[in-house]
Amino acid sequence: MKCRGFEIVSGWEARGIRLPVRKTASSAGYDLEAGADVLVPAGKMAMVPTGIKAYMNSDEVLYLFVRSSLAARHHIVLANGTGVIDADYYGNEENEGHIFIALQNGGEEDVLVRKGDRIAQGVFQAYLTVDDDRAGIGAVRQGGFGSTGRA
Ligand SMILES: O=c1ccn([C@H]2C[C@H](O)[C@@H](COP(=O)(O)OP(=O)(O)OP(=O)(O)O)O2)c(=O)[nH]1
Ligand SMILES: [Mg+2]
Repeated sequence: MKCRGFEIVSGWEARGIRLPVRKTASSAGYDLEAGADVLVPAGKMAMVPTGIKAYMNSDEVLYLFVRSSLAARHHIVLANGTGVIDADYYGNEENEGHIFIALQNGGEEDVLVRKGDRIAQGVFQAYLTVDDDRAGIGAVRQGGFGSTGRA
């Protein structure tokens, strides 16, 4: 039975995208690579496509964290602090569940992220819900990045 994993987004198969892997036996994070070259200008933010989507059980979430080495060397952090990849983002109508990594360059020099650079790590976790939670009834995720509205 399939529980959780990574797949390549449609249309990205021929681009040499590598599926995320853990680098040692007890590393928590699956390292995610940049799917394309992206310039992150000094003091600015850029969205880096990964060409990857993640499926998981509906009571699980994939958290994205920056790799500390990137932060230490290049003053790069995630613009959203921690990325939250919802289980129902996978297969959404808008972009199929394509994971983007929002990088913020806090340094004074532009940073060129190259395709294949390991820029973030994803950690799967189970999450809890409150009593009488009714979110399962009705709403279907259409996309990401504000798809459920502003307020
Ligand atoms: O770093 C990130 C953060 C989010 N996402 C995708 C997956 C996630 O499931 C979706 C929504 O993210 P989030 O819930 O953090 O943003 P939101 O502003 O609440 O958007 P929405 O209303 O779509 O939930 O966007 C990414 O690809 N990368
Ligand atoms: Mg959300």
